[in-house]
Amino acid sequence: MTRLFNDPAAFADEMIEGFAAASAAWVQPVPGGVVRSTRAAEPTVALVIGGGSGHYPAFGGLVGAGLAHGAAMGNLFASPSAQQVHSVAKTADQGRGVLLSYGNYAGDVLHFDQAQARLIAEGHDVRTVVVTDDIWSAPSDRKEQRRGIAGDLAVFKIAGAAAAAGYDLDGVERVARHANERTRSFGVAFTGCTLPGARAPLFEVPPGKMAVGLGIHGEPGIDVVDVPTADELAALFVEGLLKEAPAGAGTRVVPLLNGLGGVKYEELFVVYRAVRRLLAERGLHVVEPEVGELCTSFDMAGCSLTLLWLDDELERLWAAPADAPAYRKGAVPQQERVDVPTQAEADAAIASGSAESQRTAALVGIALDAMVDAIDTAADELGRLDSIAGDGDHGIGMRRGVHAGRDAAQAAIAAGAGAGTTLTACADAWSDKAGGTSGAIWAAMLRELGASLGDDAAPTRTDVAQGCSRARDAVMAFGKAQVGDKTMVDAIVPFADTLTAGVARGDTLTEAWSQAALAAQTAADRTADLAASLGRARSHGDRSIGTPDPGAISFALLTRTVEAVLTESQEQPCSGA
Ligand SMILES: Nc1ncnc2c1ncn2[C@@H]1O[C@H](COP(=O)(O)OP(=O)(O)O)[C@@H](O)[C@H]1O
Ligand SMILES: O=C(COP(=O)(O)O)[C@@H](O)CO
Repeated sequence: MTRLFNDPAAFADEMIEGFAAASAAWVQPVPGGVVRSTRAAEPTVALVIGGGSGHYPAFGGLVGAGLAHGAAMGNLFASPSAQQVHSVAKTADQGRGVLLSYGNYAGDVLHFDQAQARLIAEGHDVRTVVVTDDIWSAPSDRKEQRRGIAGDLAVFKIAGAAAAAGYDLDGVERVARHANERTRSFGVAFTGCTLPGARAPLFEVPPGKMAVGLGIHGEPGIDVVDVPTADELAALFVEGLLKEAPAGAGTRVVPLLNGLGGVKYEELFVVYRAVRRLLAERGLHVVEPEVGELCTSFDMAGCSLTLLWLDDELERLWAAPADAPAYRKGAVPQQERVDVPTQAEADAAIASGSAESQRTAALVGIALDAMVDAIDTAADELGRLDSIAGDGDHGIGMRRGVHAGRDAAQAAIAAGAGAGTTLTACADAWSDKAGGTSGAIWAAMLRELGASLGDDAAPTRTDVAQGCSRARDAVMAFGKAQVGDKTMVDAIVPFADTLTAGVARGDTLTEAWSQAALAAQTAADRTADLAASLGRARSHGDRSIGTPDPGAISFALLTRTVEAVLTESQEQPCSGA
């Protein structure tokens, strides 16, 4: 149970504020996360890490000399937004390039990739290495699909040490990739975890049982067994990981025995005692192990064992000194304290729209108010749906996104924006505050709709239909989901197609939209019959059958909400053909 919080929606922001205040010797807050408050004598490649909150010391606790230069810190169990990653990486870059590194989750990949593209367009040299250490999250012939868990630390430590040693960006990327290839983790859990303010745990492990291979957000593993003794657990870990040993990996290994939040250090030491003995019996030599909390999952009782197989270069980098709020080793060279300018990105000037476009923008504002009310009402249910096959944060993410989007849109409308600029402002704020997969997807849709409506002429119903078709195409190109994968796309495609067909037939926008919203709802409901194959729910396989996809359900809800606004509108909206 997470007991101490104020407003649950503000938990991540308040946590980050407190963390930065308590860790000022190492980090300073910047928009989107934290960067180092110290600087080495010479500029180096910058290592920027990140992920959702709820996993401390991942990720902010690993920012400091010899480790990361910055961390983008997202909402609870939700990836940071592209804006957050961009802000942190831009601030951290010392002119020698940036390596982005994070655990392999759908939302993180979408947002980090967007940030990387933007940074490259601005002239930064940026590479990415995703961490894929969790052996139970995909079979060995699809290693690239595996999740990142406590092995994050192994990869970050190697990359950070290489940067500190003066490697160029090619070199830092190379060793980080090499470390990831030689890192394997195996996790177990005895209980679920409860997000702040939630009435029930995100998932449960039956009393007296242990979930084997369960991920750090409750993603299912491979088995549920009786809780073993500490020695039996150590044997399970060691045998499981050694079966997955990288080819030609040698005999020198770093074990990381990680507590996931609700297991005592003392219990971990009892397990470690047997881990060490078993590794020695298998002819492996242990190098500088770690036992403790390295990547947690709120109050989840569980632990994981990671093995990093060393070669000479990796061993030298693993042994190098580091000094971060939650990870210290050896003595780092004296660092200069710096005060990084932390100005938020300047708000883009709002261009005035034509009077006709401003009228459409006002209608967009009314629709967004209604969308806020709809999501506020549905948030708990969306969270419940997401907790069956996902990480339970869909309601939280949608609330953060739609509130921020509405507020930004209202500010744009007050500044005289047309419909296009209003929707773009909404998209940027939605993605920034929500993070996660749905934040990236909703932002992509709103941007495309805004581009179709523009700021000049009064948008026609064809403009709206084209905007929705562009949104559909953008989401499918960006997230790579097809109809039938059990995602929002299952509702977006019939919505956009039905709207386009209705408008082409000569229906009014309201008539065509009503048909389209009905098609979206029907398709969203039917996702209950499917097994998820993409996004976080992918790893839940058949467990998602019987429950509709939360993103499809929230999409359908919002299209029905807009339908009500169009129906109640005094004049026929977008009446031109
Ligand atoms: N590749 C994808 N394309 C489109 N939608 C996706 C994709 N992957 C996941 N989704 C949608 O995102 C929803 C989850 O949103 P959110 O709760 O923000 O995700 P997460 O916390 O998993 O990042 C899913 O229910 C699904 O509808
Ligand atoms: O949950 C996390 C991010 O993944 P999403 O795909 O956005 O849910 C996070 O905790 C790990 O970065």
